[in-house]
Amino acid sequence: MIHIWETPAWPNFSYNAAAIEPALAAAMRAIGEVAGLKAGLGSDDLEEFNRRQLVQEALSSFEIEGVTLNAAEIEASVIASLKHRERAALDRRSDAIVALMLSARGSASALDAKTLCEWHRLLFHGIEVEDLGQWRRFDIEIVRSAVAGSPDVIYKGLPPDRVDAEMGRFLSWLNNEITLALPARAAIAHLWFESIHPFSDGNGRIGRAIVEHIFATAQPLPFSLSRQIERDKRGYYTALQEGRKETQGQIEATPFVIWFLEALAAAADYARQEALFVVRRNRLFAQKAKVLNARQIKVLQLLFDQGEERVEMGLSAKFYRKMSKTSAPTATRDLGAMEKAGVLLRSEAGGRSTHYKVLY
Ligand SMILES: Nc1ncnc2c1ncn2[C@@H]1O[C@H](COP(=O)(O)OP(=O)(O)OP(=O)(O)O)[C@@H](O)[C@H]1O
Repeated sequence: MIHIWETPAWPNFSYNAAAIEPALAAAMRAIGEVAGLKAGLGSDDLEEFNRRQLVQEALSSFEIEGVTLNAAEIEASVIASLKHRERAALDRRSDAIVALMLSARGSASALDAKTLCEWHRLLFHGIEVEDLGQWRRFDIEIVRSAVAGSPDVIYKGLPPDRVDAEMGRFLSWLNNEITLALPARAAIAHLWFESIHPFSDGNGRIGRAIVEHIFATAQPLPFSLSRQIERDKRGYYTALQEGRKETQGQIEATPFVIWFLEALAAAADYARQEALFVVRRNRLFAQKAKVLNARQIKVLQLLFDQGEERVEMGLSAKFYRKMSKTSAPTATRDLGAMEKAGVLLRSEAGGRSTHYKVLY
């Protein structure tokens, strides 16, 4: 198999501008809409929204690689880091991961090899990995597990003795390229970086942090792209592979760029829905706080903490009893009062299965 870096097309990544135009316009529109919605949030809502997106990005970027992080630990580290930005001590791995994310999102300066190697060190804080904090010194292959027999090698990263020079070329392009629209530049950068695969491990996660960095040079992405990638992992891997066809001395990256732009738009749509959820939830609490007792507020908070999908499922008398740790008659009274206050709507089914929809 001839790899793209063995051809004269390397590293001339290009795409068909007309073909990507609709996806580019849609992505930019969707990103703008989330940014606009964010601008209208109050400071508490904004803080919560930002925190949620950061936590989600960390969890999802690891989840793509099949690693489940402890959500509560990540959230605690995000809160601590946002409060004490200058904090140097990294007590837990989650602190190091959040430090990496904040570095990627925060620094608007040019990206260099030293920073990338520092990100690698942060990513594997407290974990043994080959060539920690430096380019890998061995060959690396990307394999797809075959259904039977030995795994298929689908791609081989650049030979180790070329990595330093090629990373230099990549970073120089990244820091000097100003003609491409930001989302298109981020797409090409991600594909290029993954094609070099400079580290022993963590190339996917650092490659996604580079995307965050590129947007942060203008405005940090107001949502988690990794969550969207996680939803379409197969599409992501296929697009990476498809976006490297050699044509007339160029690397034809259009399929990857389009996939990436569509992922951005989908991620933005999802985030917009989340921001609206936060707004609607807070409006409910603000409007009804006076007519609800402490038990009712607590149960609603527990329900809303589980996210929009869960809230849409509504609640049952049984759930209310369990969450409020109260007797059946008190629960019935509380639920009746919430119905009267226009917070809940009782469903058709009665008796033991009585179910309520939350009105917000
Ligand atoms: N065909 C491909 N060509 C180039 N890069 C690819 C291809 N398929 C997948 N990738 C990238 O390689 C990453 C996996 O590389 P690596 O293992 O170094 O990163 P990682 O973040 O540690 O992920 P993992 O934990 O899955 O190993 C994927 O997340 C993806 O970004």
